[in-house]
Amino acid sequence: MTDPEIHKGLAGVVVDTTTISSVNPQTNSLLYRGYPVQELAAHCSFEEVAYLLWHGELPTPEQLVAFESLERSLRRLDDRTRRALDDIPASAHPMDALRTAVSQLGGLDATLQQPDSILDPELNEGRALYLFAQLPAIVAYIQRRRRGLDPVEPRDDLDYSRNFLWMTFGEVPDDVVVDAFRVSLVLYAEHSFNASTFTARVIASTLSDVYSAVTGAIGALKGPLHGGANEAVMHAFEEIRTADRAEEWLDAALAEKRKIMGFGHRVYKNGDSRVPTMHASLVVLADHYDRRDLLDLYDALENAMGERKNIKPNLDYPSGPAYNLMGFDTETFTPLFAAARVTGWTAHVFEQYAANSLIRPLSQYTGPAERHLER
Ligand SMILES: CC(=O)SCCNC(=O)CCNC(=O)[C@H](O)C(C)(C)COP(=O)(O)OP(=O)(O)OC[C@H]1O[C@@H](n2cnc3c(N)ncnc32)[C@H](O)[C@@H]1OP(=O)(O)O
Ligand SMILES: O=C([O-])CC(=O)C(=O)O
Repeated sequence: MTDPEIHKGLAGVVVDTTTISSVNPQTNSLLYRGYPVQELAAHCSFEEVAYLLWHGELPTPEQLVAFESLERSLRRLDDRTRRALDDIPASAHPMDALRTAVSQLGGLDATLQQPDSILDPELNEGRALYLFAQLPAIVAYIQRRRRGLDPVEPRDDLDYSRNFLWMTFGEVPDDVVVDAFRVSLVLYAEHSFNASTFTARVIASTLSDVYSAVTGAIGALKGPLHGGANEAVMHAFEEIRTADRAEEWLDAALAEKRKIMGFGHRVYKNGDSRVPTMHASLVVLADHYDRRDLLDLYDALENAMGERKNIKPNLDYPSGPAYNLMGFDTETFTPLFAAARVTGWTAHVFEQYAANSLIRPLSQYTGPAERHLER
């Protein structure tokens, strides 16, 4: 018998079709429902992008007004969610707190108690919108609690991005900051069958519910080989400190066989299509906050990594320092990614439900040959 071909990490394996996004490393493009992500980042609100991912088309002006007003009505945290978050030590990682809160939202959704409601498309659209509206409030609550600050109530006169920043910082920053934040959310929203989205699809494929799928996806996103890298980039910058130390730091890290966070990608091997757009926002922020030193460090590490390994940055590389300049705690960077990606995760859960096949691959057994108990 010939050994089966093993696709470790499922690298290069096409497991299903999707109509949600297309990642093309040859043309270095990323399309959401056919639209280049750069165009969406330049012209669309995050609410429009969420609508597009869920519905396949951008909203009409009337549809957008209705969608925005529904989202604004769902922003307030339930006291039970606050209590669940308060029960977790403030020193716990924000991704752990976020995962717990989302799991609890599932338990609080009484409609899930009817087993035939789990796959109901209309109810699921409402659940996805609820998660979309709640995640900013949860993330803001976590960051403020870490800082010993009282929560800030949402404002329904503000769009999604402004309200997110308002709830986190208690003020709405300048438009250039809001815009950089919005751009990051649009760029993070969706990326085909990445590890966290695939996790969500695996969970959905068992016909489990949308909250379970999102809870699992948050767990997958936390790891530093995936979403946890935006936080890890900032930790590396803190270790390096100044641009002139970047080469020495990198050589030592590579000698220790460390992975350099924010570099490399499973699909893009010649650069991540989103990096130029996020880098442009980072430059605007660095000018705004007069932090040229951070850009110098960014460039120095990127150049050194290019020279030593010819490995290019991924989206987490510019996003990490951008979130730092906006004032977020480093540990909340990955929860920001989750708040954006919940749009893509839920779009994929719906696609999985609509044409489901249980996801269950095979493995080749390499353990001991059959043996028997000696008793
Ligand atoms: C938004 C996102 O989630 S994007 C991904 C965010 N993650 C990171 O930034 C973490 C750092 N990057 C990595 O660990 C990897 O590039 C991954 C996991 C993202 C992709 O990995 P894979 O496609 O599996 O490639 P793989 O890890 O096999 O790398 C191929 C080679 O490049 C090297 N390499 C790839 N990325 C890096 C890196 N960031 N630092 C150092 N070496 C790297 C590997 O060591 C390997 O070298 P080898 O062939 O000598 O063993
Ligand atoms: O696609 C991937 O493997 C990682 C990811 O989520 C992204 O790059 O946004």
